[in-house]
Amino acid sequence: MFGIDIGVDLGTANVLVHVKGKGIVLDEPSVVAIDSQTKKVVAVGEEARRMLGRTPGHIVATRPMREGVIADFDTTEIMLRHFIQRAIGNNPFKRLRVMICVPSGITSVEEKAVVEAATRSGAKQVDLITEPKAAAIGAGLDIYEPSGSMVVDIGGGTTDVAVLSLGEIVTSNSIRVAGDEFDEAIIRYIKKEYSLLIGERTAEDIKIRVVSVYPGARHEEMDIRGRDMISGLPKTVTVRSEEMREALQETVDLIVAATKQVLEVTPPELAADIFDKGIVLTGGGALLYGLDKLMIEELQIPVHIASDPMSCVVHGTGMALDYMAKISKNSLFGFGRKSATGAL
Ligand SMILES: Nc1ncnc2c1ncn2[C@@H]1O[C@H](COP(=O)(O)OP(=O)(O)OP(=O)(O)O)[C@@H](O)[C@H]1O
Repeated sequence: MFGIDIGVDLGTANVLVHVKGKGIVLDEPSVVAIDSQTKKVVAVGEEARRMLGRTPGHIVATRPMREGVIADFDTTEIMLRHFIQRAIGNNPFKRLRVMICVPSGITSVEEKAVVEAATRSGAKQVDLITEPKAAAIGAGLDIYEPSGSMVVDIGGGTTDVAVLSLGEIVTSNSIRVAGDEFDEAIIRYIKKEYSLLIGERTAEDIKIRVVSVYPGARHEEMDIRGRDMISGLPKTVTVRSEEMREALQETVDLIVAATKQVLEVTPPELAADIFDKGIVLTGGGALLYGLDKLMIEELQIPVHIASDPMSCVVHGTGMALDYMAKISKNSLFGFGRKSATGAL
């Protein structure tokens, strides 16, 4: 009653905030627009995303986190503070506890910056949780039992693969190949095949509406506009599902290979559990059409897409906070807290 508990998924593509008792109250792209002359923030989130690639010279719309790391430290801090404050509103008398899931590649200096940003937003206690653990909890896997659970979280910047048992990560792998890299692969393909330059947003549209990574699974087509590299003028071409599979093949193969690598070093008992339960896909990249089917075929293991895969991490942070409230700080079932301002 006297506190607010919030979970934050600080993702490279999207930031989601879960407030205890209310659910997800904020879901916005990780984009900030700044006026380079006045250094003032012009827009944050969806409003800033609409400005990407369309700003006048002095306004710069950027994604401060890329490839699973914080590329622009100060802007990430501004963004995090803005979102936390928007999510909790004006509640100066309530004790704020925050659990933040950070991109897997961030350094300890960056972790400290994230904790500081949350503290400056009024948090009295800040805990960090690793991405695969939050994703697994949020996907409904009981990671605390003595049995292997496997999650593949495909976000914007990174794919995190992990096998968990008794609340801890047993084997894992993280690669900087995920949704952004799919978009890049589409841009490269369209450039090579059609001599057409397209932007990131068009590439993402193609990925969501046309792409299939499993042969023969989808038959969509889409007219796309861009700039002809030869004439320099606007041009329209039509792209189809089957050719887009070709465009993404190499990138998808890297994700399958990273998953295989983790399975290969997983202890046999846990591997047997995973064979029974299947692998769970989370993150926006889990929605890539046909990916589950492709992984089943390549790995010969059942693969399930979590329900609402883009919200698993933020739900996991909220649930981790609930668990933490229930257990003592020295419990066996710790959350792998990476750092905190509160007493550990
Ligand atoms: N239907 C879809 N098909 C394919 N990709 C999708 C779909 N919907 C969303 N995505 C992609 O999912 C990615 C974002 O996923 P998510 O929000 O889980 O990432 P994130 O948590 O911000 O990133 P990270 O985990 O790397 O920090 C984007 O690249 C987006 O284009």
